[in-house]
Order: sequence, then C-alpha cells, then structure tokens
Amino acid sequence: MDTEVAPAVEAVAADIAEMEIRGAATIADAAADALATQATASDAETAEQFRAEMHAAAGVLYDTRPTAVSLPNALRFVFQSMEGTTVESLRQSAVDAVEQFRDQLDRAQDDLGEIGANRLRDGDTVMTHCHSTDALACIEAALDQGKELSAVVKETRPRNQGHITAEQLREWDVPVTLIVDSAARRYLDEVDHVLVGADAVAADGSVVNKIGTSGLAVSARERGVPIMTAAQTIKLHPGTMTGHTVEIEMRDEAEIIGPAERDEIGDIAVENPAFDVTPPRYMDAIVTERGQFPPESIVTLMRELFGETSARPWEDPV
Ligand SMILES: O=C(COP(=O)(O)O)[C@H](O)[C@H](O)COP(=O)(O)O
Repeated sequence: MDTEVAPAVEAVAADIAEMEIRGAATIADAAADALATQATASDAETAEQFRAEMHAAAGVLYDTRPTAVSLPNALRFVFQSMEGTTVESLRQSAVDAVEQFRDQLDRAQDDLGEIGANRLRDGDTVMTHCHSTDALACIEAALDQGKELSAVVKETRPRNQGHITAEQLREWDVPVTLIVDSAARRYLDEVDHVLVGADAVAADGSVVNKIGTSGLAVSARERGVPIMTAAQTIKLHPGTMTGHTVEIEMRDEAEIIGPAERDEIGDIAVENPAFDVTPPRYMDAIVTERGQFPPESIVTLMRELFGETSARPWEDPV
C-alpha cells in the first residue's frame, strides 16, 4: 500500500529534529498542525489508505525527539478523535481535532499562567532555566496582574536557550541578569522563586526537563527557595502509570566540543544528555491548567485524564 507522507510533514519533522522547532508545547503544536497538513494533502482513495498515510506521518513526527511526551500526546489526541468510514469524514474529523487540540493548548497555557502567577508576589525575583513557554506564561500573567518582577536567567548550556528567555523577558520590561549555569547556587540567595518547565512529568511526580534542572532543584531546596514546574497536562506521561520510563535524549557531542578542541584534548568520552529527572521530593509544586499539585499527587490527575490508553495509537492496525 502506498503510504505517502507529505513533504511538508517531513519538513516539520526535520525542523523538530534539528531544534528549529523546540520546547515541548511548541513541538506538540507543530506536530498536530503537521497531521492536519497530512490530512489535507492526502489524495488517498480509500479510508484504509488515508489511515495508513496518517499513521506513517505520525510515525515520522514521533521519531524526531524522544523525551517531550507532549509530542505523542498530541498525536494520540488526533487519532482518538479521528472517525468515519470515508476519506472525507476521516479528513474532516482529523482537521477538526487538530483545531480543537491547538485551541486547548493555547487555553491551557493561559489558565496555567493565571494559576502559576498566584505563587509570585509583587517585587519577586525569579530564576529560570532553559526556555519554557509554560513557565513564561506564569510570569506574563503575574505582570498582567500588575506585579513587578525581575529575573535571574541561567544561560542553559549547551544550546543557550536561556538567551531566548532573556529576550522575551526584556520585551516585557522585566530586568534580567544572565548568569552561567554554574553560578546558579550563588545567586539563589537573591531569588524568591525558581520556575522551570517540563518535557514530561512521570506518575510518581518526577519532572523531566532540560539538563541541569535537577541540580538546580537540589540547590534550591538546600537554600530554602521554592521551586515550581509549570506544565500543561499534555506534559503528563501516561506510559509511566504502567511502569515505563521516560527516554532521555542524548545529543551530538558537537554541541559541547568542536572537532579542533577535541583533537587538542585527545581521546576522551563526551556525553550530552539533553534532559534530566528531578525527583518529586525536590519540587514544591507542579502547576497545570487544572490547578496546582504537590508532585506526589499528580498521578490522580493522570488517572482522570488518561484512564486506559495505548501508548502509540497511530501504530494500531488499520
Ligand atoms: O526543556 C525544555 C526545552 O528543551 P529543548 O530546547 O531541548 O526542546 C523546556 O523547559 C520544556 O520543553 C518546556 O517548554 P514549554 O513550556 O515551552 O513546553
């Protein structure tokens, strides 16, 4: 059977893999949109062929990056809403599902921002790690509430996503101090809150986020600084309810060390994990659009949202 994936979908997958499109919420949004593109572009003649093409497109998108569970959750949402026995009905239901998913994504981030903002007080200084649109939504909502905030922004080696955060905060007129990652503990005495995002939240309340989050959380606890994770419910990882672990993406060593430097140093091993796991005991709260949760109780929300799910519904037989 011809399982043609639209070139535009391949292009989105390449952009996600190369991190032109990055950050868990943005990846989910782009992946869902790509499924709508596939549905619209398909010239399948039978419902079976249409489904096969959609499954192939989902597979290409899924294979881009392994850690952000928002990506399979976005694909799952579309497949669970796709219904009908004709190409046209399947196409329409897929396109409608994508629109609904993207609307929900925007709304969830706004609602989460309102809740997270309540934890921030006027005059607070917030430390950030990486670039998280969910975390920034909390700051934006606090600013909208008329609170004045300042920020200490960790640069977030190796790819310096902290620069994106710094730029956004400057646009909102938030005074920013940029620091190298290893300066974080020194500056914790000057901050009132640590605010991070998540690529995945496990059933035991562990938070998977950009490498460096767990060390920051341990230091924050030691310093007595509250730390919260801003994570929409699409960051909740259903597979962890049945014992699966979250795969941590290992990236190219070239992000850390160039070929010339490497030659000079000689024969060494270089490892570049993109994410780490913060155990629930080091996190004060997980803020979702459904409210704020102590990490240990997030599983109740996961049961309510996911119930029985298959991990990769686009691989079901057509
Ligand atoms: O770790 C990262 C991004 O990693 P990368 O740059 O490797 O994708 C972000 O903290 C989360 O994805 C949450 O982002 P958001 O809140 O925007 O979903």
